[in-house]
Amino acid sequence: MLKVERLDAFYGQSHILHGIDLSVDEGRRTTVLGRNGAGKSTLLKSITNSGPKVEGTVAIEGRPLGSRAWFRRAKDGVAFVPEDRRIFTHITVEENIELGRFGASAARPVVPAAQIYEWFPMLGPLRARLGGQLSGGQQQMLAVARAVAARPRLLLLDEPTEGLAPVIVEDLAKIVARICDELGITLLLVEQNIWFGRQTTDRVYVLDTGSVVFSGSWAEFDRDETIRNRHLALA
Ligand SMILES: Nc1ncnc2c1ncn2[C@@H]1O[C@H](COP(=O)(O)OP(=O)(O)OP(=O)(O)O)[C@@H](O)[C@H]1O
Repeated sequence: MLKVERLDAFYGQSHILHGIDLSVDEGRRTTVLGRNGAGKSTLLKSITNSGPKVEGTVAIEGRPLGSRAWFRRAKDGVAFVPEDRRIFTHITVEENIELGRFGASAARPVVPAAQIYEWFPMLGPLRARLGGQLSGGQQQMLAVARAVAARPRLLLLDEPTEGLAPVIVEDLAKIVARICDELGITLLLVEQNIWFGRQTTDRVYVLDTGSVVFSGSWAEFDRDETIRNRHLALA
């Protein structure tokens, strides 16, 4: 479904990603782990063409994505929740979700509002509230709700748990896993929260200073002490 080949990324003269090869099969879910500054966000920005200068190829179902702006990729069934969430602060929760429907098509009709509020029960009572009046956790829920409103085929999540209380992280893990199951979404998640990755995905990549140093199942990850000690600095 998603295939990244020999991807290099640059910010000006800084060479951030080095020859990344990564693939996620249709309907599968993958986490990319890495320490601060490893290049996780740069990877998602490279896939979505929303920042760095990129060399190499990013293809969905064999079709290279080319240089189209990331928000236009919604029409290709690609939804991206960046680290800063990009909630529109001066419109309501309901209107934020409505904007997410932009990427829908005949093949991928919008998800009815009632379904969104069933997945995200905490958003229902807030539907008339302005985006800027939500807590961080509520904003993250809204960002994911908006991203799935057009039934994406590929969902890219950049550190969705950052700054969230543990109870919200648990809720979000259940919700993300459920939506991916029900819609058959292919997920690429970038995280530092290993627990969240385990709950929502079945494969894992580890990035260190812009290179892939591991890829495999979570069971293989657990067996590989070098990866945990040297590349993630976990005890
Ligand atoms: N706009 C930019 N201009 C120049 N360098 C950048 C820019 N954005 C990120 N970098 C650098 O690229 C490297 C990778 O950053 P990136 O944000 O991709 O890491 P990350 O793994 O997502 O880290 P974090 O978990 O802290 O968000 C870092 O050295 C960072 O300083």
